[in-house]
Amino acid sequence: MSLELLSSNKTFGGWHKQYQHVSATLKCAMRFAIYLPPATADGAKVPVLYWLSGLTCTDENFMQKAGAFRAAAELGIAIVAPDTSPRGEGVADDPDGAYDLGLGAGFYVNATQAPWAEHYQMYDYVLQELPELIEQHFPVSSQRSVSGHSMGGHGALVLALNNPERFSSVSAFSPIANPVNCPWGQKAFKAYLGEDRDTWRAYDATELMGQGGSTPALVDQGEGDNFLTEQLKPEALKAAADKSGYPLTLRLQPGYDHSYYFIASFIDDHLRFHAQHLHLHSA
Ligand SMILES: N[C@@H](CCC(=O)N[C@@H](CS)C(=O)NCC(=O)O)C(=O)O
Repeated sequence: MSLELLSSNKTFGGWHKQYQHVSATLKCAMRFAIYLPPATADGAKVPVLYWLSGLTCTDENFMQKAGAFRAAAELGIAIVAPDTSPRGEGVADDPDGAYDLGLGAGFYVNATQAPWAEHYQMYDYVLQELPELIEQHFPVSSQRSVSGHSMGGHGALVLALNNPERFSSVSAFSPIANPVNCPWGQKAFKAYLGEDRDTWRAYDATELMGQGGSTPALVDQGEGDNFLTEQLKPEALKAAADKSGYPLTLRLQPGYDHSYYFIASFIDDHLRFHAQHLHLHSA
């Protein structure tokens, strides 16, 4: 698997780099960004936090707006940010160009329905192909954690809950916590997975958290978020965790909205949370 370097910038003693590669899973060229902390300059292998972004995003939003580099550099954590959908000529998009389906809105599922199934296999891409690529080409260990925002918060929770052996910890900002019961999730799952709602459940964090588990989870939700009531539903996630005894920490943050201003305010807490679990496991 070959990588093409697109950009490279030194920051906080480490390096932010963007790459392109041809994805066998998604059958198209994909871009991702990686932050390599200063510790990697000495050849040290560091753990990786995978960051999954929300609707309309690319690999760039988090890297440019979250302010995560200082803490990642200090803690010795690499961060990898993939794109949010397959892209390019021949990749299906919503016929009306809607922002919440198709390009920029892959929802981290493996689509089973035409015309999406050909390229929209973001679950397998993020779970398998991308970590394999990262672990083959960069000075990183196989210790992984996952975090994300909104649609990416949903993706992070679902990946970690379904694959506890692959992630030491999971966190999310404003996740779409119960997609089977909100308009964004229902629209996407119907298109990508079809009418049979039984197939949706493996991609619903509330459903999965209700089944129990032990991967430490931290969720931050702004109380001033416009999408809170209709789309995000953290209260459903909390109720499922309480029922199953799942170790979820849900923090409601007064006044914060859905934007990267919110994420930037608490990203250091998330990095420290992951560092604690990553380093415990790799010790
Ligand atoms: N465009 C949509 C919402 C899109 C949106 O809020 N996207 C979030 C993730 S769900 C985001 O991170 N946007 C890009 C950014 O803020 O950099 C709307 O206006 O209703």
